[in-house]
Amino acid sequence: MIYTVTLNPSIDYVIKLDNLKNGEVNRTKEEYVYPGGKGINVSLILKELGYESRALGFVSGFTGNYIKDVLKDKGLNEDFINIKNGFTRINVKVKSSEETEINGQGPNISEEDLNKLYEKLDTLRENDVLVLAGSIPNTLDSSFYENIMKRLENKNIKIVVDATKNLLINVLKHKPFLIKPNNHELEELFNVKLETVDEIITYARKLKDMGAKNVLISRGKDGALLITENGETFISNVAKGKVKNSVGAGDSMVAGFIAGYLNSKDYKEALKLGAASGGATAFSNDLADKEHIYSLIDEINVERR
Ligand SMILES: Nc1ncnc2c1ncn2[C@@H]1O[C@H](COP(=O)(O)OP(=O)(O)O)[C@@H](O)[C@H]1O
Ligand SMILES: O=P(O)(O)OC[C@H]1O[C@](O)(COP(=O)(O)O)[C@@H](O)[C@@H]1O
Repeated sequence: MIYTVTLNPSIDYVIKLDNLKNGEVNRTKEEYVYPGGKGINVSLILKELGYESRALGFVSGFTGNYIKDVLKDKGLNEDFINIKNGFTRINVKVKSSEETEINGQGPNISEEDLNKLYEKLDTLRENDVLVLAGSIPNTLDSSFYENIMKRLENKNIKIVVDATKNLLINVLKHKPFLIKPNNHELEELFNVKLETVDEIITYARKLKDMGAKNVLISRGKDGALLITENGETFISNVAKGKVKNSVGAGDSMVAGFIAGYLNSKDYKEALKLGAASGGATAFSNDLADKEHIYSLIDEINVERR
């Protein structure tokens, strides 16, 4: 079974306007509301690609109820824990001449509620896949994902981590199956500016040396590159299309990669389906659907470097 964990889900409020002016009243031309958060997005795309998963995490308040209702309508297998305080955050995604995002903090999670999550995670078995994705509330320590990995050590579970800064660095020694920082997050991890593909490869390899089995670096419209557990480097181009909303492109890539790997056990194929899934979501208002993803697959070329 595949499990995704979204500690901090969101409602993504996507608004489109011609020209955002700071300090003035702006009016939208289009607006959309979607359930969001990295693990949830991964589960939704996995479903499109034919893989059932169980979405775990925490929700609260009226926004949390909305997320659960939509996921139920979409037929997603969800097992979110309801927390009493606060409300699940609303993340604002402004699509104007540039894409600007304002992500909320999310409610605090009590020790008692965290224990409920650990109980669910303790039921995972050999060969399960676990996706730990997205930010965690400020009150939790940056060892949070690391502690989950420690708890599940020796169970032979493939663990995918999509996180930033120390939350990501701390898990590396526990050898996650896959990590997927984007190129900006890679720069932030090492406090460097990376201009060329070779420079990006050098730093991606450092993450592998620090323990990650497979390192996937997404680069938005510039494609992606993958360092595999066997030490191979693959580079992918992108599909062509008009960007409508690239929120969730990274999560779609993670889901596409997992599905592609489970289909074929071939990292090249995994990267290909990941790139098609990321592109199809960037070219959609919401997350991509299966037809769109597969319609882009022949445009993706993956080359060995
Ligand atoms: N404008 C785009 N055109 C085509 N493909 C894209 C575009 N934006 C994203 N993608 C695909 O989705 C992947 C993930 O996107 P990216 O923006 O890097 O992730 P994140 O949302 O994590 O920052 C990219 O590596 C690429 O394959
Ligand atoms: O947990 P974080 O890091 O604040 O990210 C949450 C946001 O990221 C998303 O999951 C999208 O992520 P990507 O664009 O990286 O795929 C949104 O749905 C959500 O608003």
